[in-house]
Amino acid sequence: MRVHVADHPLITHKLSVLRDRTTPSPTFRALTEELVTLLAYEATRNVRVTATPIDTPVAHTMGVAIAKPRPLVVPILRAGLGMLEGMVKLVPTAEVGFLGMARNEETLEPQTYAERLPDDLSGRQCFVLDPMLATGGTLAAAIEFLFDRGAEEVTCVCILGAPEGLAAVEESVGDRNVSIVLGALDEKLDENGYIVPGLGDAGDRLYGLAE
Ligand SMILES: O=P(O)(O)OC[C@H]1O[C@H](OP(=O)(O)OP(=O)(O)O)[C@H](O)[C@@H]1O
Ligand SMILES: O=c1cc[nH]c(=O)[nH]1
Ligand SMILES: [Mg+2]
Repeated sequence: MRVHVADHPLITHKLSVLRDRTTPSPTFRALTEELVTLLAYEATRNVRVTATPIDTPVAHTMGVAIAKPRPLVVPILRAGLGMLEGMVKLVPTAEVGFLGMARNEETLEPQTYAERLPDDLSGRQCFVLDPMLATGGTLAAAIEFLFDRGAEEVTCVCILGAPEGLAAVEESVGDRNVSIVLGALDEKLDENGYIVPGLGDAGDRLYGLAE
């Protein structure tokens, strides 16, 4: 499994505002979208393209176009939805599928409550969006789901990760073709499975259920 942790002052700056408990939902949503666009630049580095002829006003030349089958972007509801616009801005021709997953706050086990994905993902490059990689249970289950449907390659874009979760995902995916792009790798998980220092509950902060 390949892991890329962003190292850019603009990303760190935006993350600092996102972490701040006083940042209100509208700002949190806007920053999430901006951060995803910056992370998506790295996540799509190996997106498949095909050569295509083009005529500029001056000459005939060769360019590239996103290859078929089109990439599939999969936000994990609810918090991953806050990352969708930022991602499709960069890859507007991508197809979008949805996975609804919620972590049981007692057991920390993920439960899948919704799924709207193509039945056959053979040969597809998939991009999973979820802001938080905590215990890794949710992301590991989502990756498993996509490979079971035939996906060829899965790249996950997360805003924050914990070392424990990253190790769990790595063990779960084995030698399959998986990449993780993170805005930052935080210190640890607390006793409730929250990322430390983290940013709290991403879904609540995006959608206004925080205090
Ligand atoms: O790595 P894990 O320990 O599995 O935790 C991470 C998951 O928890 C959060 O979602 P949550 O279950 O809170 O659902 P929500 O997006 O509806 O808030 C987050 O968006 C991840 O999906
Ligand atoms: O820190 C965490 C862990 C799981 N889910 C969140 O939203 N935040
Ligand atoms: Mg949540």
